[in-house]
Formats: sequence, structure tokens, C-alpha cells
Amino acid sequence: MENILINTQNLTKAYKGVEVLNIPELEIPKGQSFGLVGNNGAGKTTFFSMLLDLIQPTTGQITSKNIVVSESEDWKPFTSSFIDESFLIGYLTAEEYFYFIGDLRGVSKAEVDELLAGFSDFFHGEILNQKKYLRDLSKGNQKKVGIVATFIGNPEVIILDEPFANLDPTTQIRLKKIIKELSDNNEVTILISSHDLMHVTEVCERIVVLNKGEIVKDTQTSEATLEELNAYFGQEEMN
Ligand SMILES: Nc1ncnc2c1ncn2[C@@H]1O[C@H](COP(=O)(O)OP(=O)(O)OP(=O)(O)O)[C@@H](O)[C@H]1O
Repeated sequence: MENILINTQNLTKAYKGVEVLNIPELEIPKGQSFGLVGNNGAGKTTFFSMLLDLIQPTTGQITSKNIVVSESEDWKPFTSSFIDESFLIGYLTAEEYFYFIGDLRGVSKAEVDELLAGFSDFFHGEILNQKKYLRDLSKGNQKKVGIVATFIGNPEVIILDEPFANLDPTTQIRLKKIIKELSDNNEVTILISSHDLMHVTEVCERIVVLNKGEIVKDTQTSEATLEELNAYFGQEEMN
């Protein structure tokens, strides 16, 4: 019996009567690396935002470890995410921000430093000791900060919206390795949305395709998945 961590029931979101998401049921087991793909406007960010209680569902609900996310804050200590730059604090340096997140999650400065030391390749000398505010970092470097901040405090659930976008090819490869290592650890459930079919199939064991707010494919990743996805999105182009 799989240990279900995230469960959604009858989830819909509509704006002014227009439905943008409709997921009758979705279960995500503990430890799964879950990839969400879909064209622009398919509903990926909407789904993640509801998981994080940033927007309210029109109907239905999401539970994380049996906690209804819109009714209690108890899921927050074991969940971390980076959706966009609004998750950063522009007037802090990277170090200040990491320590701030550490404080929130009960992680000491020394432990934060220890974690950061493991990301020196990923940071490529452009994040730490820069005496620069986060708002003055490049988009890609801001993203690196946001992603690494999600690892502070050993969260059980990590949600990353388009983590590969804006990153240079070398950093994308490093990020894939980091995500693979995380997903090898079956304690961490990781949810990623991406437009990069190759990256997402490489790091996720399950791929869900959203089209106009509905799940049209839900598959365990195999050798054939990338080709199937390319065929699916190619055929969409013909329509
Ligand atoms: N506040 C809002 N008011 C009205 N419509 C909205 C609002 N927020 C999102 N939408 C609509 O919801 C739909 C889903 O958007 P969403 O951002 O979830 O898509 P996405 O799959 O993340 O797209 P992308 O790949 O472009 O990031 C879109 O049609 C979008 O215009």
C-alpha cells in the first residue's frame, strides 16, 4: 500500500466563471518525484499555488499528510517551495536570506553554512560573498538562491515551479544531479513543473500532463516517455 502524501479531491479553480483547472482526483505518494508539464496557461502554477494555499480552490480541497492546506498551517514546517522571485526578499544579501530562512525553519547559521558549502559548484562563485542584494542578482542567480533555500531544514515536500528556466546549461545539468540525489532519498517528495521535457523526464519518476486545466496523461517515466511526450506536444501543434 503506497503511502499517500498529497491528495486532491474534486479540485477546480475558476476565474469569473471560466474554469482554468479541473482535477477530479490526484494522489502523490510520499517520496515520489512528480513532474508536471503542459503548455502555457495549462494550470501548472495554479495547481502549485493551491497546494501552497496561495490561492483558494473554487471547489474541492488538497490535503498534505492529511492536513487540509487551506484550513491549517501545520503543513508549512515540512513543505518548502520556490515558485517565483516573490519568494525572495530583495533587500537582503543571499547569506542574509539563507540565514533568515534557517531561522524560520529552526536551522542554525552553522548548519546553513554547512549546507551551502555543498552548493559551491552550483553557485559558481556568484552568490555568496557578493555584497549584493538579491534584487540586484541576475534572474538565473536569483533562481539559484530560491532553489537552494528550499533545501534548508530538510523539508519533506519540495515544490519547484520551472526550476530549469533562466538557468545556463551547465547549471541545468548541476540542478538535475541535485534533484536526482534528492529524489533518490525516498523521504523527500519533490514536485516540479517544467517546459523542458528532457530534463523533467530525466529527474521525475512520474509525469502528469495538464492541458487546459485537465490531466490528459499520467505516466510512470520509462525509456519511452520522452518520445511519447514529444509526440503528444507535436500533435497539439497540429491541432
Ligand atoms: N488571477 C487570475 N485571473 C484570471 N485568470 C487567471 C488568473 N491567474 C491565472 N489565470 C489563468 O489561469 C490559467 C492557468 O494559468 P497558470 O499560470 O496556472 O498556467 P501555467 O501552466 O503555469 O502556464 P505557464 O506555462 O505559462 O507558466 C491561465 O489561462 C491564466 O490566464
